[in-house]
Amino acid sequence: VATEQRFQQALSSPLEAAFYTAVLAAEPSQGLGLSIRPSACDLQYLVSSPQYAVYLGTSEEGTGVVKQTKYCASARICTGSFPGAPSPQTLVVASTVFIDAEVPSFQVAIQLAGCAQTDLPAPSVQYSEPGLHHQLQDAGRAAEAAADPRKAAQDQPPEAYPLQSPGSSSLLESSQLLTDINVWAPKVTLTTFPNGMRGLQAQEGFRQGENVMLFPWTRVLKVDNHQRRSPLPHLIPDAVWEAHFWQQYPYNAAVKLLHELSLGPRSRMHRYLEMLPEHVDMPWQWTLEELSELQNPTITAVATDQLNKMSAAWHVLNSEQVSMQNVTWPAFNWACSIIWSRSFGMDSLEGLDKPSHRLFLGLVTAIVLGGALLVACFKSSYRSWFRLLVLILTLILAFLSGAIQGLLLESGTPAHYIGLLPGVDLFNHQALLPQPNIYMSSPGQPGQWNWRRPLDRFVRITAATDLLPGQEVFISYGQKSNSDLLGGYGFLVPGNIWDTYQLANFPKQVAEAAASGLLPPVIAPDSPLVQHAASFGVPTLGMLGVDGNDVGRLQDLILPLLGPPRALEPGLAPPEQAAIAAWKVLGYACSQELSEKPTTLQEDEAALQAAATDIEWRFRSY
Ligand SMILES: C[S@@+](CC[C@H](N)C(=O)[O-])C[C@H]1O[C@@H](n2cnc3c(N)ncnc32)[C@H](O)[C@@H]1O
Repeated sequence: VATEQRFQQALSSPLEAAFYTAVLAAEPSQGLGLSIRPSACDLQYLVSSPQYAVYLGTSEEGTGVVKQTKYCASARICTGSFPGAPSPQTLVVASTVFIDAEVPSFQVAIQLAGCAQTDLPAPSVQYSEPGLHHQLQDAGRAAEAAADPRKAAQDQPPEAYPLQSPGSSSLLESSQLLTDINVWAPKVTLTTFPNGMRGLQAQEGFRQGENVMLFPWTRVLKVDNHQRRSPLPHLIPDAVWEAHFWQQYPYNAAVKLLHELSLGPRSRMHRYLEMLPEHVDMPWQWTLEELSELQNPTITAVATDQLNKMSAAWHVLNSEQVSMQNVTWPAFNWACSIIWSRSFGMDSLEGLDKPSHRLFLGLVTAIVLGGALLVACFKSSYRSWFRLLVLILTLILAFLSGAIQGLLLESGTPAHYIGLLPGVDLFNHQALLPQPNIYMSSPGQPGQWNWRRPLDRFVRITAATDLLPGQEVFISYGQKSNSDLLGGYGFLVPGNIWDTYQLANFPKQVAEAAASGLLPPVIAPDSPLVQHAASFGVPTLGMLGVDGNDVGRLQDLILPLLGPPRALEPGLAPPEQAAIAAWKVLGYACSQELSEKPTTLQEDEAALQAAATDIEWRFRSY
């Protein structure tokens, strides 16, 4: 309300020229374009978006290039001016942050002052190009940093949340490290392999089923997704945690990591924190140009979304409600990329979930207690001090039994954690073989951890096959495509057997194929395949071929659409005809997808060769 009032006051001050107030419908992760076309004028602007920061920019007619940008932090009214422009330009407004789907709109009022032209047309609101939005954000941030020296100073690693942990550069590998961080793994060491990648190496052979590593789960740095209350209430109040961080991966765990880092040598994880990589090459840190070189809209969309959400979380961390000072943008970036690239999701059952376990423990407690009491009361031949001792012991046991009962009451409460498992996060990902050479805590699936408190004290990593001395020991991060690996961990694996590509434009491609008469002749040209394609979902192609379910579904779709019997190839049953047609439709979609790419594979490879030294650092991986 306060912001609203200030805003109204500002707007009611005498103005020389027209001003416009627009209530803009905000789409999650979208930029907004305000089509006002002032020519040769100064723009003054006032922006009120109580929750969200916005950037304003001008884009020159026709070029789509953002020229001037100004940043306006959330909950503030900003003023400034854009220099006069020789030609008409579009004013672009972009929200810098992810706008929650629950927020239908936010207010942006723009006052145009000093314009030569007073009868400016009413603004029409349209969504700007996502690319423009990205550009605007980049330029806005740069302008923001340049305009505000305090901001530039803030970008230096502050004392409270140091970016570079002491000693990290000298600690690339160490045979001692796993012992130092309290992980039991006597037969593996941290090594940098000839390909430049740091990982775990077997020093001795392993037999199938042998334990490779035992991780004491008390050493985990975790956040419980079921817990709405703040894990750091003195820094982040419960209400703020619940509204902005609860279940918000990776920001919730990133905050815990930054806090742990701020403890310095007092942290029980100090040695581990020292060896974390200083940089993880996550795509949301790339420029728009770099992203577009990938020619992969999925990655661009993921990177944009991640950046927007991170920006929103960072704004909250720097708001007055939070007492974690000096969380700079680089520090928060770093913490998020560490969580993204190294954390695990873990399911745990607190207490004992099986009734038989509970019954067994209950019986043991009853027998021990009952036996002790019997001895104390009926063996009158014992001396009184002995009887007293037995009674005290019985009371202690009763107390322990209460604790056990407490645990039993907790039984079966599921918890889902995300967290860092120091040491376990040193295993690299195996994506060239269908099976990793080790398993994580059985019976968990690769990438999935299940354990049961208090029965399992350790997370176990066991050899799935015999391992030879000298071999790198991998786990599997899951059956992830290169897009998923790049978006989620900042690396990809050439030859990844789980790699897939999504034909996101499938309906459009089928429609184009139909319009140009390219559909297989067995499908009638006027068949409703095009309409059906729109509801089909996104077909996936992969290193292992086309997703069998997609082909099956496409085949089922095509079967009733087949043309008259004479169009069918003789000797083939309709289901076979439908199967052939399904493959042909997919073939058309694939070739059209490729033809829409701005460069060929050969050109991409040539560009890669040419840039070899410039991008060499990207291949050095921690
Ligand atoms: C959980 S950590 C693994 C340990 C890491 N190599 C280290 O030394 O700290 C995940 C990071 O390791 C690297 N990585 C893991 N598996 C990889 C692979 N198969 N190829 C390339 N880099 C990989 C990536 O940088 C990824 O972000």
